[in-house]
Amino acid sequence: MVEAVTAQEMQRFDRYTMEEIGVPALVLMERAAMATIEVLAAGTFDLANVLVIAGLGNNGGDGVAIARMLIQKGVNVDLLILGDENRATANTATQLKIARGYGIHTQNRVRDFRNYTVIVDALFGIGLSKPVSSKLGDIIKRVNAANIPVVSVDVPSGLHATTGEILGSAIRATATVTFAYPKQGLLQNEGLKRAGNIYVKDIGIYSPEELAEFKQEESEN
Ligand SMILES: NC(=O)C1=CN([C@@H]2O[C@H](COP(=O)(O)OP(=O)(O)OC[C@H]3O[C@@H](n4cnc5c(N)ncnc54)[C@H](O)[C@@H]3O)[C@@H](O)[C@H]2O)[C@H](O)CC1
Ligand SMILES: [K+]
Repeated sequence: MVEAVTAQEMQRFDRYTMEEIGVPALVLMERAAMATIEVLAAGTFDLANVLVIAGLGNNGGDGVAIARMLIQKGVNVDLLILGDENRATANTATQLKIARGYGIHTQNRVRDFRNYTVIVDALFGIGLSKPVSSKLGDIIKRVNAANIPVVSVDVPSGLHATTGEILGSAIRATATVTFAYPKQGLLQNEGLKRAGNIYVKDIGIYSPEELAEFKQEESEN
């Protein structure tokens, strides 16, 4: 099993991949979305009626890309955006622009989460740093109470990606699709009970150590 990383380590690897190697963040988002869809479409989940819950950070951007790609595959998807879009990160704003450019509609509320066959949780990822607001906490509680299978993107929302502690309220996931490396928060404390089945997906982000090994092997070829 690959070494689990902290949120800070993951953010450092993300930055190195984007700034030193030159992979644009949007490309990483597209790869994250495709990796999540691989798990969603592998047969365990019923995709008859999908809800994607997207926040305003880059985790939400992953969710918007997932919704767009599923819709373009003919899947029935509702895309719920939580929060004031003016506060969205640049990448998530771009994902929303792209989705709308393809004619995809978004919504800001859901009457009953039990109407769906699977819920994709892209509210918060490794950037969650403070307790979620009571409004978002209530929505997380309603999602958990609906007892619908939930696939969390990178980290179950509300869970601290390093400590595995609950920051106010946290999603109980059926499965978590986490990128590059397992996050320490998925393997300890509440993370153990809330991450569900963990799928670690390669999206082209590697630690400096792994990169050094790869370069070493390349130089020997
Ligand atoms: N960075 C990359 O190269 C990639 C990131 N991916 C995905 O992005 C998330 C990490 O995104 P980030 O923007 O850092 O934050 P999050 O989306 O995890 O959410 C936090 C977000 O919300 C703000 N925030 C923090 N605490 C709260 C709170 N309690 N209430 C409201 N808002 C809060 C914070 O400022 C952030 O903006 C990572 O998990 C991946 O899913 C790509 O997938 C891959 C490349
Ligand atoms: K999430």
